[in-house]
Amino acid sequence: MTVDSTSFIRVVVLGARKVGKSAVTVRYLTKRYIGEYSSSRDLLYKHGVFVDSQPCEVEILDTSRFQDDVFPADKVDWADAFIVVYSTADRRSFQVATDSLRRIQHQVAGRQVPIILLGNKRDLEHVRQVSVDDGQEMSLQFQCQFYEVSAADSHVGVTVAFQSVLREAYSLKTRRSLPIRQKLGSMTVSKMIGAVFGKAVKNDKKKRPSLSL
Ligand SMILES: Nc1nc2c(ncn2[C@@H]2O[C@H](COP(=O)(O)OP(=O)(O)OP(=O)(O)O)[C@@H](O)[C@H]2O)c(=O)[nH]1
Repeated sequence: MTVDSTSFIRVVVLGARKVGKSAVTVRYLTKRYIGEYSSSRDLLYKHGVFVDSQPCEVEILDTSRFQDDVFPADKVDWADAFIVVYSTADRRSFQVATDSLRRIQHQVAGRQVPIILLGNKRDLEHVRQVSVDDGQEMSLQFQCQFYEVSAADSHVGVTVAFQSVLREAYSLKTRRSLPIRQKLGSMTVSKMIGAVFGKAVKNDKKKRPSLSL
């Protein structure tokens, strides 16, 4: 598979300890669920995939043993996209995810990066500590996508979430690589839309795609 430079996509998977970062990553890559992972270090996976019919090389960094109070700041500049995982059965992991979203946005300082907030372990409904509304509200606040999944139950939701962040990252990279005239052209179109539908939309918090699978 031959790819150009816009088709390299780097994704960092991060979150509190034991939320299922490895489980969702391996689920996406192999479609399998493996209950226990013994790795105690970050793992980098390389993966060839088609995004919008274009061949892409994807690197996924599964940050392991991420200490709840240590944010992997050195990975932020490396990444084209982020998957911030929490467990729906662990309120504290949601707070860690919120803190991570804040830190990512602070560090990227205006650079547009796709982020997915991923609530894992939704199969543990009887011990749920974070509601769907909590997740959705947080994703609205940080203007990111939101999915609730169970790596244990199904590969479908996990796959949809990964594909979605890859598609957004690919689309952003493609737009950045366009000649300036084409970029200005697209701005003119959005200005026209703004003129037709009114300027009120400017400060609206748009609801991003979200899904429970
Ligand atoms: N019930 C349930 N358990 C899960 C799910 N995903 C992962 N687990 C379990 O949660 C535990 C932690 O999963 P890991 O994938 O190792 O979590 P991690 O975030 O990579 O862990 P560290 O890197 O050590 O922080 C394991 O016992 C998994 O079997 C899920 O969707 N449902």
